[in-house]
Amino acid sequence: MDTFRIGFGYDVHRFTEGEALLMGGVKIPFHQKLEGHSDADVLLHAITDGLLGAAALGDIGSHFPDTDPAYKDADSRVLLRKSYQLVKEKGYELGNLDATIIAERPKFRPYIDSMRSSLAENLDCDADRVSIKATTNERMGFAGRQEGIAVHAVVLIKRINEA
Ligand SMILES: Nc1ccn([C@@H]2O[C@H](COP(=O)(O)O)[C@@H](O)[C@H]2O)c(=O)n1
Ligand SMILES: C[C@@]1(CO)OP(=O)(O)OP(=O)(O)OC[C@H]1O
Repeated sequence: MDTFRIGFGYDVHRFTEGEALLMGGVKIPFHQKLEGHSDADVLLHAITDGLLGAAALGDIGSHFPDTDPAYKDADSRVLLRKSYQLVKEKGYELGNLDATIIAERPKFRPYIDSMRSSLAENLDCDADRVSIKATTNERMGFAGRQEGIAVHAVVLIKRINEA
């Protein structure tokens, strides 16, 4: 069994009309929200995929299909916790994670610490293990045209020490 494994997650959701969006489990006031089958928390989806990927356990859509009405408007924190449980059952726990949100707007910096706390709570770890960053796309591409938001995440998992 490996001591460490690494995973990568990427997700994108499109903007639609709304009054707030969810990012990392935090509600952020904005004149648009993100569209999805679930609550469309794109940051949690990318991190979930990174966790599942690190353990070679498939991806978020294979566990929670967007064709299943059970996941309509699903709380992505629940999907994250269920996925992390699978990772732990395979004998691994979170080492650390690092994610980058790509969006022109809204400005995420004021919410970064709340997102880290929310993630740490849902992953039952210290916030020091969770890094979240944001960048614009310098007005280029779909993120630059403010059509949607993309997130990249890398996740390190480590073997659970049973000693
Ligand atoms: N949606 C965003 C985008 C960026 N930030 C913060 O602004 C800094 C500068 O962004 P650049 O794209 O010009 O590098 C960036 O480092 C973030 O701290 C943000 O909060 N929300
Ligand atoms: C989370 C799920 C399930 O509700 O739906 P979406 O919110 O559409 O998210 P996406 O990242 O496109 O794919 C995973 C889906 O299975």
